[in-house]
Amino acid sequence: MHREDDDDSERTERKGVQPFLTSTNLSDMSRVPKRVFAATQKRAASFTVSHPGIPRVSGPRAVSSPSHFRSNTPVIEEPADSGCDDICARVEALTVGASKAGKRGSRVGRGMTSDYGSNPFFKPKLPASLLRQPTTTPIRQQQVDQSPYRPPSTTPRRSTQARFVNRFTNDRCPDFYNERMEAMEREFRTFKEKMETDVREATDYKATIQQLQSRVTELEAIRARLEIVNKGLESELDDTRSCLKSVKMELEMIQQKHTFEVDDVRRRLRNEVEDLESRHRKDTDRMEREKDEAERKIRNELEGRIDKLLKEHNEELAGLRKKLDADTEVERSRRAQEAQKLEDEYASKLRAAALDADVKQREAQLVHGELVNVKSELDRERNLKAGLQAQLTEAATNNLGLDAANKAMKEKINFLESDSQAQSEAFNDLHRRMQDAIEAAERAHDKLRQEETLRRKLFNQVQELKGNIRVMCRVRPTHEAESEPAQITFPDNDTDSKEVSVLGPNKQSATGKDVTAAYSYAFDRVFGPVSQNGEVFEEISQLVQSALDGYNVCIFCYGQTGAGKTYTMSSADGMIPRATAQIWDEAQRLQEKGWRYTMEGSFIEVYNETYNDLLGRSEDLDKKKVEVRHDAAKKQTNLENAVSVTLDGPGRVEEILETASKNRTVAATKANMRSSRSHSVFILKLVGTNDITGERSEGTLNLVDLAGSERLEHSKAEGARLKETQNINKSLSCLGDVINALGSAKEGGHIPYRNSKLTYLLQYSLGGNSKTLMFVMVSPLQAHLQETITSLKFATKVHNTHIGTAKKQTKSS
Ligand SMILES: Nc1ncnc2c1ncn2[C@@H]1O[C@H](COP(=O)(O)OP(=O)(O)OP(=O)(O)O)[C@@H](O)[C@H]1O
Repeated sequence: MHREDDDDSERTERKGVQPFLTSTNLSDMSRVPKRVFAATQKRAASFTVSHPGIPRVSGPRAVSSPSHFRSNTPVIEEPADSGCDDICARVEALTVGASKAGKRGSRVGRGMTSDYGSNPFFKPKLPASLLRQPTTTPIRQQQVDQSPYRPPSTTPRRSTQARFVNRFTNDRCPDFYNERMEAMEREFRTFKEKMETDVREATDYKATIQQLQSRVTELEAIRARLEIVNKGLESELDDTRSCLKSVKMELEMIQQKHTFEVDDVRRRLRNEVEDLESRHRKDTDRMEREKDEAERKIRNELEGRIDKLLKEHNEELAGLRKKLDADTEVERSRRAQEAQKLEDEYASKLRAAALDADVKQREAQLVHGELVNVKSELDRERNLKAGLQAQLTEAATNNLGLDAANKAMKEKINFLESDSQAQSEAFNDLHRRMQDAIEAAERAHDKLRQEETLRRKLFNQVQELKGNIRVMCRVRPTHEAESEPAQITFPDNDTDSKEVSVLGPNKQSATGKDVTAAYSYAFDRVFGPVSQNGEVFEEISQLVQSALDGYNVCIFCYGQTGAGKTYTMSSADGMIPRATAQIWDEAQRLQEKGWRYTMEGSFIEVYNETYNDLLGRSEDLDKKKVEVRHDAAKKQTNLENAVSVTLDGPGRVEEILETASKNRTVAATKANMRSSRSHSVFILKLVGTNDITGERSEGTLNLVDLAGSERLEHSKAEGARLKETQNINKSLSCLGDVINALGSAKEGGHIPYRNSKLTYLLQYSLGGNSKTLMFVMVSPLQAHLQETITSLKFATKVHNTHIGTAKKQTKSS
């Protein structure tokens, strides 16, 4: 900048000189003979200093001149003037300053930044005093006025004497130079006016410069202040930075410490929960045993007592019966004696009557009439005998009735008189004890109910501590027809197996050696080839239980085709039948605790990004559109145009699986290996209500058999198969994305459920309010090694995801 300014000023200086030269019109002068031009220049040099009041110019002086101008006239030495140099300098400075000012002024005028404005260190070369006093005008006036070339001579010396070429010679100027000098005078006047204008401009410019300088000074002061402030801020910034660094280090230390502590607390809590669980289990068992024992005792006691009472009663009854029989016998003999007596009486009467008849027969003739009377008397007596016999029969009947009444009376008397008090006391005691037993049983039930609630809570706490997404691995056995198994080992097989190690494919190292890397993967549980479905189910049974407790549960089977997904999920003893059987049994058990459950099952297939109903009619497959609707308020998924079967017995699930399998087989004829190329989702909705506590729970169990996970380049698919594979890859990668987003998203963050039909269907069963378990199925064959490693890597990624705490969907009605 400065250099530019310097150059500029230099140039300006040169230019400042230029107007003078231009005004002397060198081009014109070039037309003048050289000799004449030199003389004119000298003349020009001399006229500026010829006025007595103006000091002489002390510039270089020409000493040469053409000799033919020399005359004999004596040379008059013009007086040397000491102020001349000064004046010259002033004029030169004015010229330079004016031209600069003109230039700068014009720049400023055109809206450009002046040099003074931009450069606070700029010092105008022109002295201020010079710029302030425009003294040049009178001087020049005088110069012009006092010019020796003016015709009327005011100075007798000049008017009378011929002009000299210079002061060192006596050469006189010829007269014909006057015209030329006048022209120069005119040019000089023009130049002078220009100079005056320039000087005025320079004055204005100086005022502007002063303003700008003061502004520059102010700005300098501000800049200095700002620099101080800036330095202060920088030092503060440094302090803050160092402070921040130390805080960060402290924070990291605290975080580390906190992580350790949290792990400790978690471990401790887990141990405590496990202790509590086992203690609770023992307590429950003990209480059950005690309850059974108490019930058995009470039952035995009551039975003994009842047996004893019955025995006593039977004995009493036998005594009474014996007594009654004896009494009846006595009464019968008495009655018989009475009847005999009556008969005897009658017989004696009859004999007396016959004697009388004999007497009377003899007297018959005598008393014939008397005989008729006797006959009538006999008839009467016969009637009397019939009457007496009827009376006897009636007496016997009465006797029987009396016997029964007697027996009843005796029983009553016996009951009332003999044991009535003791019996009623025994009954009262029995009743009281029974009431006590019922109350104890009620209390035991209440306690059991509370224990059940506590168990559910503790179990779900354990589940939460274990994390809401769990991953287990299962390696299927090698079939007889298969050869070349891969080298898969289970390092911690003797304990709870949680690790699987796979020997990778052979690779060549940089040095050309054959290298085989071993890959190890850890999961929540690893099942080897010898494991059975029952063993696998044991691990997930508690998760299945959660669905009854009101959670949404999702269990996936992931892996390449033929790795054992369907065997694990839908075979006769697979997870689906076992889970439904457990839910059924548990729902029955919970009935005594007041719970009533309704269970509805659906089976949906996701094939080529469309939903199919596996429980519908096989001819509707790929034709009837199943729609999935979400109720965002209730966080529920509803299926339209899909059959839902009420599970009203444990055998129902077999029917469901059979129908689904039949439909898949029918579909398989349309597109080969349909089951491997589609996802199947068994959905069991469980709604429970508790009449005692007023609780209500809604849970869903989703058991998902995913399509084969082999990659596109491996399947070498084309056409429809290519489309299938693309859809499978898309939906599986969307599932990974959703799990990943659930693991990393903050609450309310976006989860891409809508990116595939599978994740859309499972929207409310994947995520914060649900529990997820993924089985990664592994083929044991060397040929599938690459796919095995890919599957295990995917599963590890899922295993490393932590999804937020699940919430139970329980309502109090
Ligand atoms: N744990 C196991 N024990 C015994 N046999 C098994 C086991 N796992 C799988 N198999 C057998 O391996 C074969 C392939 O299993 P499966 O059909 O379940 O595989 P998949 O992964 O479901 O394949 P796809 O994707 O085609 O449905 C079947 O014959 C099955 O009976």
